[in-house]
Amino acid sequence: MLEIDGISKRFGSTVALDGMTFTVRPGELYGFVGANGAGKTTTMRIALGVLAADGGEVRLDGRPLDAGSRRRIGYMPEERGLYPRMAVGTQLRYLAELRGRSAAEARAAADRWTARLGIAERRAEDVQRLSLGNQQRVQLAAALVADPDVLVLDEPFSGLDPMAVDVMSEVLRERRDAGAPVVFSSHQLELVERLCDRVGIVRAGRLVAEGTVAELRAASATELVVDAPQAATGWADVLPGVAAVRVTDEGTVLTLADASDTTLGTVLDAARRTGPVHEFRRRRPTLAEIYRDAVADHVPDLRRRPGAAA
Ligand SMILES: Nc1ncnc2c1ncn2[C@@H]1O[C@H](COP(=O)(O)OP(=O)(O)OP(=O)(O)O)[C@@H](O)[C@H]1O
Repeated sequence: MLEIDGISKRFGSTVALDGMTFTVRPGELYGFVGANGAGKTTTMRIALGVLAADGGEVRLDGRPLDAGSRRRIGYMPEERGLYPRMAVGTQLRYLAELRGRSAAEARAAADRWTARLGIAERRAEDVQRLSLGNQQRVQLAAALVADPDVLVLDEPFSGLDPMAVDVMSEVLRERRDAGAPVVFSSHQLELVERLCDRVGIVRAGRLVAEGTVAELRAASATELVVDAPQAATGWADVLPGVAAVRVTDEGTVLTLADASDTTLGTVLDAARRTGPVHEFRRRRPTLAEIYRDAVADHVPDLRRRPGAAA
């Protein structure tokens, strides 16, 4: 289990982390999402000891991280850290040996991971000659080659083609299924939604929402989609229990102040009074929508203005 507990970090007057706290459990794939500059990379670098925190603690299996336990973590840094002029296979063997593997183990692991990640035929090539996506596969192989207990990956999916996304997803799931805590940052929220067991949303150096996607959905306001083709504009604007109304491609979307049976009944009755009702359903917000709500500052949200088009 990897615990990030109350980490703070400043760079001059910039507060990069402000009490960052979350836990990645064994056998859990944890998605770490947030705007540019929110503090994801800084958190990961501190977790790996590349950077010192001003306060707080990182623990692995209940014990503060030290040089020894850091070797149990496979890390994929955002600024990819490979030696450009070293051959892929040599580099992977070197990294495995650096982490205590024998020459034979290192060779076997380098061969296994390059094959698994579809870069076996590149083993003899210098890293700098590979395409960016293939360099990224080597970077993942570098994180995995010493068979780490934990994986910490900074934007592992950025720049990958769809096939490589599939391979990367499969490998992360495998490690999760083998019981490893796996955390990765990403701006690809659909991917995070599909892949992750839990998601942490970070804003300005702290976690502002966390949970499974289902939990995050349950915590967000209930929305209803109503398609009542004969309804006049504004038909739902003043209904009790309705906080906001917007018109989208899906129909009229109502954000409810409460999702009680009374409110649902009131809305349905009002819709029926306008004529036929072709659709009446709850709308599940996507992770991208939950994310936007969580990171939105306290500025007026135009999407939520009654009658505003989406
Ligand atoms: N070495 C540094 N010197 C000064 N400021 C830094 C340094 N590293 C990070 N910061 C600042 O700390 C804050 C957090 O940056 P960080 O790179 O952790 O964000 P991030 O969430 O990873 O962003 P992105 O999604 O763009 O990768 C930002 O304001 C950034 O400018």
